[in-house]
Amino acid sequence: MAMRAERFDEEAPEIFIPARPVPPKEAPGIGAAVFRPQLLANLIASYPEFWYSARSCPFRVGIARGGRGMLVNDPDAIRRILVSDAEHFPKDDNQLAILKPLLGNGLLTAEGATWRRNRKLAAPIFQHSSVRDFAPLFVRAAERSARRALEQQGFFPLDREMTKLTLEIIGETVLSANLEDDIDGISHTVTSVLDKFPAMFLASAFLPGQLRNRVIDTVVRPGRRALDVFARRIIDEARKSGEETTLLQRLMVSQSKAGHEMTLDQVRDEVATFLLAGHETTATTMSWVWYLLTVHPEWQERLYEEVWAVTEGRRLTIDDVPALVETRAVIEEALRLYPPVANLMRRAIKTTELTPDITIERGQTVLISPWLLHRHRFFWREPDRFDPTRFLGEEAATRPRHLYIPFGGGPRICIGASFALLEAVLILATFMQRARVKVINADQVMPQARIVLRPNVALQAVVTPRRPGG
Ligand code: HEM
Repeated sequence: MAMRAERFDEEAPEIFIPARPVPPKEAPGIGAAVFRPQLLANLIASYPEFWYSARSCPFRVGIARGGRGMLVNDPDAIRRILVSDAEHFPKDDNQLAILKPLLGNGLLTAEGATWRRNRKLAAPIFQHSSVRDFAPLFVRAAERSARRALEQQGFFPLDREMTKLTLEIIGETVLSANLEDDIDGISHTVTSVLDKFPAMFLASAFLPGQLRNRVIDTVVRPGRRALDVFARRIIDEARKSGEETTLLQRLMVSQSKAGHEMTLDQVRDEVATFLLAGHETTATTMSWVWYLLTVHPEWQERLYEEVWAVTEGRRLTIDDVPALVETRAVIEEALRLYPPVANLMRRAIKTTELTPDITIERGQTVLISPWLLHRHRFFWREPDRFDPTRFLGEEAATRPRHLYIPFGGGPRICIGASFALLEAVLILATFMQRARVKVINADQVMPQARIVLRPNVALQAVVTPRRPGG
């Protein structure tokens, strides 16, 4: 298959390099952001070549609020920012200004005492031992999804099927809701909000605080209203059921037991947060997995053999997961090459020397980009190549912890990381047991960063059944 991305590796043209934008030689200046706003439509495409080998680099972030930023691209410095000195690096106002109008004070965007209380309440449901209990539900949902995919005649939008699947799962496990009838509405809302990201980014970089908030609010309002409707319906369903099994029910009940009964608005914010953060990222991860397994079909065969050797065709269970090492490695490699959260932003509230070479001044915006870090020229061998074996054995064991951060790190690390990894492993293994997957428009795919790093086109795929043993 002729791939657009192949051109990028001029020294070894026989090696296939999965899609990535060709980086510009220089960072686009402020003028470029104003006069060529299309650059903002895909932030990662504006990152200059030398950022892929830099450990840090100052840059301008618009003109509002000082406009001074620092890219930090070094695992030790990142550990300080996210983990040991996290209290000096809260989330960046500009990023919050984009997310808050949609998610309010949910776990992703809350700060201070509200965040601490809600994180503590939600943590038990997402710890590794609790997430194991969801495995049978993940498997059954994945089996239904594989069945739907196999029933399709010809090609069909596989990314839409992944959205449906991950929404079904988040509905059943976390929100006590059957979201089957809302898939199109939620999907449309998410896409329309993500498409407005360039406008929101421009406003956040160039407008003073109040005006910025007003503009972003206007841009996001239709999405927020749509999300409100879904959230209120979900809350009504959870209240009616009267059980205490899902996150939403536990949040409502434990809050009221602790004497802090949540207002409807607070519950709505948590529902909106888990609805969005809990499905879009995993659905996107699976889309990248299908893209990578299309351009590397040899890995599909390896995974089939692994799953078959472990299960011999029977239904997957949680006890199979430790043996699915290559399946997990493929997911980890997809999250390295295409981290759905490609940029993390923080703000320094104190001048801090992170390493002898990297000092962040008070007031500076800090950009940590998993996209850049995961492709760093000095820290990874053949950084742009798809090679899941880098997540196996010695190579994985000796890697600095904060060189690979698809889920962030420190106190604000993704609460759903174990959930998402288990979900993705069981979805992939279930599909591999039954089917071959081929994305037929893989040669048109490019990563596009709009809050979430998605393929720029809908993935059209053909899914064909496997016969037992082949
Ligand atoms: C592959 C899938 C996923 C990826 C790559 C991902 C990535 C991330 C990242 C990078 C952060 C940290 C953001 C920051 O520090 O600024 C985060 C936070 C968060 N994620 Fe995920 N996530 C995924 C799946 C999930 C799932 C399945 C859920 C829920 C079921 C979830 C819920 C959240 C929440 C609530 C936060 C905020 C946590 C806090 O600040 O305390 N995520 N996620």
